[in-house]
Amino acid sequence: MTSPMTAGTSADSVTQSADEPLLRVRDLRISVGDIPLVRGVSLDVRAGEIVSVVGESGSGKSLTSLAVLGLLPPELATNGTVEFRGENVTTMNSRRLRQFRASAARMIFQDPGSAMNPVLTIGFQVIESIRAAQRCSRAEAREQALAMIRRVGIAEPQRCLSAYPRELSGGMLQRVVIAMALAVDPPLLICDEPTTALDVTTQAQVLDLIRALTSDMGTGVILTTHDMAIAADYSDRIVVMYAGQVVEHGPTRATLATPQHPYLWSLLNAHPDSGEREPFTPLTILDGAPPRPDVEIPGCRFAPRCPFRQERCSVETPVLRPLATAPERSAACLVSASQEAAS
Ligand SMILES: Nc1ncnc2c1ncn2[C@@H]1O[C@H](COP(=O)(O)OP(=O)(O)OP(=O)(O)O)[C@@H](O)[C@H]1O
Repeated sequence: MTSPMTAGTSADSVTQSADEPLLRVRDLRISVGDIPLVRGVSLDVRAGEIVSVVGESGSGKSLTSLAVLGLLPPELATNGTVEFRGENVTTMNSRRLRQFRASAARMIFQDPGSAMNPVLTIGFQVIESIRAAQRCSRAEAREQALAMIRRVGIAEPQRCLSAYPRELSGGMLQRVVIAMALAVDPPLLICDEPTTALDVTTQAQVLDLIRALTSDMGTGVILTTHDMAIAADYSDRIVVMYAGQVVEHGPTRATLATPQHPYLWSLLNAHPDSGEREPFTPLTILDGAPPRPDVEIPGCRFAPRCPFRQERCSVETPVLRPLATAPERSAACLVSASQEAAS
């Protein structure tokens, strides 16, 4: 049900039906030489929803995000499709990619400082970012910048525009980065660990802000995090990655209430007091470590760490399958699939 593209049509202007995904990633594979780093990721993002992508460090979250924006470093090879409103991002030419990143798909990184040029004022950078996406005068772009800076809760927007990045705290700077990303009303926002560099109170404020603004604007959001509490509190759907693969995905609440994949189960059960713990505890709790990308493991890649593994888990490779009882959810586990079939 891909929306057809007509020659020369900007993908940004292609109309879609409401339930059609804005972003459709299918069987995305990323490798360096013959080492697979991302092993066949598929995910959808619809307008107005927040999709969290969770997994331990090295699971492939950032590479997946970068591939969506056509920002992978040249040494990495990509296979599979990344479609934004029906247009394949992996085959866009560099001019179209620049336009796509300026107006349609914006990204917020972990460290807000790295997103800003230290020697240029915030005003200059926000205004230029708006003008890269839209035809408008500097005065119009400045008005838009002021309105957006005000909208992200900065009390003195004029003063903020005249300031240099170093004059702002990390939390304020992340608000500026959010303003810069959302000023052009992009359909898609990718937030890669957007609050990891911030203190806990500021984390919650920034995440609340992202949720409120994107919900108002109908933006589709990918939120990568290694923090289950953030995924639980802020996403509509969750995609769980392990060692370069999606092992489970579905609506967040139902998926976390009855996890099917032992990896997700282990993450959730490693914090039996999770209701009372401090929010935003990183995932550093499973015994052992994920396999290195260059290590091939027969069968299921999680089997060596799995508390429920059976003999066949080291022989057969599980594939991501919809649950019989909840087809909007999927998991890649031989044991849970056979338990579901038997019940
Ligand atoms: N340019 C590269 N060349 C070789 N390997 C790479 C390159 N970039 C990433 N990798 C490897 O690919 C794997 C996935 O990396 P990625 O950064 O996507 O993980 P991640 O889940 O985002 O981790 P983190 O939470 O630490 O950011 C890791 O093993 C990483 O070392």
